[in-house]
Amino acid sequence: MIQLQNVNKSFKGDLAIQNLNLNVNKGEILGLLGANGAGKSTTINMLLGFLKPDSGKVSINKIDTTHNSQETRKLVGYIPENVNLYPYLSGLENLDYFCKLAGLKYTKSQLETYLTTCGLASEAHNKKVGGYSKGMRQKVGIAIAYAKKAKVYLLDEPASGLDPLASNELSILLKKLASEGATILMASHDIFRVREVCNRIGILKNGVLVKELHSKNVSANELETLYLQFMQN
Ligand SMILES: Nc1ncnc2c1ncn2[C@@H]1O[C@H](COP(=O)(O)OP(=O)(O)OP(=O)(O)O)[C@@H](O)[C@H]1O
Repeated sequence: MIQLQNVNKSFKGDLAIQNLNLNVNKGEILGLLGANGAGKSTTINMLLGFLKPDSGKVSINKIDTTHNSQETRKLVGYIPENVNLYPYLSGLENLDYFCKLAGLKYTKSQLETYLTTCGLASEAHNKKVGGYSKGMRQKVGIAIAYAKKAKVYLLDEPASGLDPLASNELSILLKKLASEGATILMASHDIFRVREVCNRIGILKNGVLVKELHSKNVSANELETLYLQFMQN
């Protein structure tokens, strides 16, 4: 579903991504680990069609994101670290607004079901988003993607700044989406959360994918040791 083939990207002559090959299949969650500046956001921005690769191919559902970004964006739900919502509108009103922008009209009860499915407690549905926690805003962000029937979820540092309970709820939600057939790529610094939620893990260093592994084949301690080794060498 997500495919990067021999992708290179540089900024003013500095290579940010080097010969990156990556696949994420339907129902899979891939975690991209890497230090600051490793190229995680650049990868996501190419998948969103906001950045064009210098060479190679980036595609979603076999559609090139460089030349058909409007088409591929319809398949994608993008959840940035801080989900931007209208603070003076409630969670329900935000969801309604973003769905309408996408040409989707749902009944109040359908909207409530989307929010509840994405873990937002019903008492919060009609409260203004300005008073929401980061985790609650994230749930609304995911509900927007879910209501838009996103096939692919791209998450940039989703667990950063969440308390353990909110982070655990996020893991459960992502696993549920994947079990329903969503394809998920999440960029993160959180080794333990990535191992817990993702099927596969890729380690990026200076734009190079230095390691790819299956979570089930590595313990949390082994992953940490491996990650630190790569970062130090
Ligand atoms: N718009 C840009 N203009 C110039 N350089 C950029 C731009 N975007 C990214 N870079 C550079 O590309 C490299 C990869 O950055 P990127 O933001 O993808 O890393 P990251 O892994 O997401 O880091 P972080 O964990 O800090 O978010 C870095 O060297 C960064 O300075």
